[in-house]
Amino acid sequence: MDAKTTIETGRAVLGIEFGSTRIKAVLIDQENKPIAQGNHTWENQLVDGLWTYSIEAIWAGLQDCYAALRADVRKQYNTELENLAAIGVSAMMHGYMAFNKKQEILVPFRTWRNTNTGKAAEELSELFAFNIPLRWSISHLYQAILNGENHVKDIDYLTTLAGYIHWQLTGEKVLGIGDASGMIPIDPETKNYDATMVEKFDNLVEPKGYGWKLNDILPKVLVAGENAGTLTEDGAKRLDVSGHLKAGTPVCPPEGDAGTGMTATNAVKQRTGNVSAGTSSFSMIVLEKNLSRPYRVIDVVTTPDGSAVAMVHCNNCTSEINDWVNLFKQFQELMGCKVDLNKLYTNLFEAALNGDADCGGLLSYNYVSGEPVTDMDEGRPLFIRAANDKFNLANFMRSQLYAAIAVLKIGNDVLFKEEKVNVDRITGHGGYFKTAGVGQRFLAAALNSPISVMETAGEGGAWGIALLASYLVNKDDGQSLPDFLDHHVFEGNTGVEVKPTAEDVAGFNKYIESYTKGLAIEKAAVRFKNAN
Ligand SMILES: Nc1ncnc2c1ncn2[C@@H]1O[C@H](COP(=O)(O)OP(=O)(O)O)[C@@H](O)[C@H]1O
Ligand SMILES: O=C(CO)[C@@H](O)[C@@H](O)COP(=O)(O)O
Repeated sequence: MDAKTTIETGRAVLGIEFGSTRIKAVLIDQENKPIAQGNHTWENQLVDGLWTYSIEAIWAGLQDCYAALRADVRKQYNTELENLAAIGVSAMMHGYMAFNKKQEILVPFRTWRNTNTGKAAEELSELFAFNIPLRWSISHLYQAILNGENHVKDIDYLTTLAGYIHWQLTGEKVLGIGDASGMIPIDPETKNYDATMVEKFDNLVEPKGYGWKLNDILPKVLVAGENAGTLTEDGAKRLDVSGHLKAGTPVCPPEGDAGTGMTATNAVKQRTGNVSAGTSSFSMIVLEKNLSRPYRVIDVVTTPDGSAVAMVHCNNCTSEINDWVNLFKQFQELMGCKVDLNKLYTNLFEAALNGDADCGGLLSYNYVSGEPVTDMDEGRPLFIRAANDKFNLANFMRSQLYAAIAVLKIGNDVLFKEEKVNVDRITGHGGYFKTAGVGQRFLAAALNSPISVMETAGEGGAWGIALLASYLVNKDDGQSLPDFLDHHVFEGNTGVEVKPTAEDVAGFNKYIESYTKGLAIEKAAVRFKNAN
């Protein structure tokens, strides 16, 4: 069946992902191949010291992204998008979206990027004997309690960004298990929030006398393929302001971008892994057995079907590269050149390939915000060199690209060297891999492991949630998610693999040695340079 007929007979499936810098929508056909897309660019704001996106920006962004998808459908197929087979919503995970009974947000959305929750995360990690990262929803909630914030008593519902959008589109207060595992830990047996930890938390805050218990305010946990409600009339109008989209479409459990990344790289089975590298970077390896102990640098989350995953998460990845690219753009404008931003990114990324394997001694820290893995509460982006280092564009770009994945390497060394985790295949996706053969080669050097990249590398997440929506309606009876992905989606396609070279590995290790020593310089920068 051609794409136009697929759309006109209501068989297309829609996936929407709220990334940190872009909201992406992708329409797929019955073979799970993308047939149309739309996107919207946005940015987080630092308001009163906390990273946020406003409710207005969330809806304006979603509607603009959907409108761009609709325009693409009209342009490519000269038809209107009215009926869909399934929809899925995914978003950046964690953070804090707390609502009162009137469905009003109580404080601005606190995103995953905030590092103000150190005390809460530390106390909860000890209480639960489980690593609770700063960005998880439970850390945000407990920090608000520790701060004595007045709004806490009024919380009626606490969810993530994906959970919020899903709720507004369907009326259902539910969450996919992967996204839920970034709110509070999941018990792999019950596939629900860990009951012992929930009870410990309720006991901890009992003296405060709030009128709620944790289970009353959290979304219901669902695994991939479970019924999560349908698009309401009101939801359809909020998504498609032109009014063409019809209500009634099943919407799959909303997921986090970790789960959609795993899905889009066929990495939901044990011994498979993937690395997402965009605004933030995070590696995710599906575990064969539990870790021997909790580690502060390893977060345990789940796949969309509930298997345990070890994640190393770094707050900072490409934002600092973007700032430098913007500087080069300004230089081009100054010289009267016409700027093609895509070409500028591609050429600068490719220039890095001509640099020395150790970046000629140059050193960069991309800490736009704090970085928990290396113990930085705040960050100051830095570029450091000695007079005799090999200072040229190739080494400069290479040092920026190494810096973007340096913390990821430090965290993964713990996972592979101390826990001796086994993995057969690691697939990269996200903007860092957009320029073919560059980010991929550097990550292979950093992890000293072959890295695969698929064609969909730049748009993986939106496609991943579209696949989860497709699984909801197109799976065979009783078919598992890994089986559906193997047989209906990937059919043996594992992308293009790049192996690390000995020279690159040695160069990256030398860079990391100097990076680790230089963390004292970064600490001093935080101490002596005001952040405003
Ligand atoms: N040719 C390119 N054009 C635009 N961005 C690029 C390009 N190549 C790499 N990038 C990087 O991709 C990043 C966005 O990656 P993405 O995975 O979409 O991020 P997120 O999901 O966090 O919004 C940008 O910040 C930029 O640094
Ligand atoms: O925190 C997580 C995953 O644990 C992400 O949702 C968060 O880093 C945002 O990811 P992006 O940088 O937008 O891809």
